[in-house]
Amino acid sequence: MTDLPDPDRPLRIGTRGSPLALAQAQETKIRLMAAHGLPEAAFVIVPIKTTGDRVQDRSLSELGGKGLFTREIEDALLAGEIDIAVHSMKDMPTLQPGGLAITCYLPREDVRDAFVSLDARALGDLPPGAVVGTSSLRRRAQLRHRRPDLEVVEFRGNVQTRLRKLSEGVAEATFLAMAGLRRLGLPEIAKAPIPVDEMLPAVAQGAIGVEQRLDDAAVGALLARINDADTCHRLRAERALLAGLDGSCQTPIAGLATLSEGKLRLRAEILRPDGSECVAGETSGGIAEAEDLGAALAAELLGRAGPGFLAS
Ligand SMILES: NCc1[nH]cc(CCC(=O)O)c1CC(=O)O
Repeated sequence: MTDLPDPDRPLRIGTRGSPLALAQAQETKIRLMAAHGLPEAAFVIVPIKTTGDRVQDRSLSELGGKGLFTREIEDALLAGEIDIAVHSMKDMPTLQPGGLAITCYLPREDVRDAFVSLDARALGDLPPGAVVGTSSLRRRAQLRHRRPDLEVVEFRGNVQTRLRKLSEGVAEATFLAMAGLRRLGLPEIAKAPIPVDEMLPAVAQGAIGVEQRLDDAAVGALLARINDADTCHRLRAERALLAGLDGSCQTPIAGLATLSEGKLRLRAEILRPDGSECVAGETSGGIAEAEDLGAALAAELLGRAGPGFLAS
């Protein structure tokens, strides 16, 4: 285990304890094993309960948005109780606590949202007035914008809980990230992946990031070998967009960067929470300008939306 920062003990990988989070930690472990020729025993996965996991009876936006699924894990990282932390980048605030940084991204999964229903095959199949469940401000606003006739109800919980709610008739359809379904080995639960032109995904959807202590050079070297550069460039643009707009998770924001032949294309939209208005735009440029693209598109959208748009 000579590649390990401390050859005398396994590398501790912190993660949430949900089935998806554990699958993501497992994927990180397998990539590190392959890149460094290390055995399974060189790693130990440490599940950590976060506020977002503990509190199930209130909406996420009510609880305070971003950071809910990461704070306790970052505390453990700062305290030296774990060596790295694996996160769904969609749930990460744009700024990390002092001393910590995300230095590694795994190759991005499917970025699309999935339409999930027991009967309907696609969003267009839902009759007027149908009830759909989601806890995401973005999906709620996008739905209200495109299908103002639908009724949206609050829907939380893991994949199994949501499927049970569908079978109990709480709602006729719900939405989940394709990435999560694929990583859980359950892609068939999606009736149809929704094209990104119909429902632009959340910033960083489908991306896994690995966080470390900035002063831990040995861990930095270990992670560098599995970093996916394309995902990193796309996330730089998307996270700069989010930072420019308001990373608080209290506002309906969608954004997606794609990368082709060295050129980034960044699309984004902001919506009024009631879906009455949507301001969308896009920009493109080289990977060296990733952060500038995000910041510029954020400023353009805010300018076109006018003061108070996101707050209303
Ligand atoms: N906000 C919860 C969350 N954070 C990341 C994912 C899915 C996996 C991903 O986007 O990487 C999900 C669930 C969902 O939106 O269905």
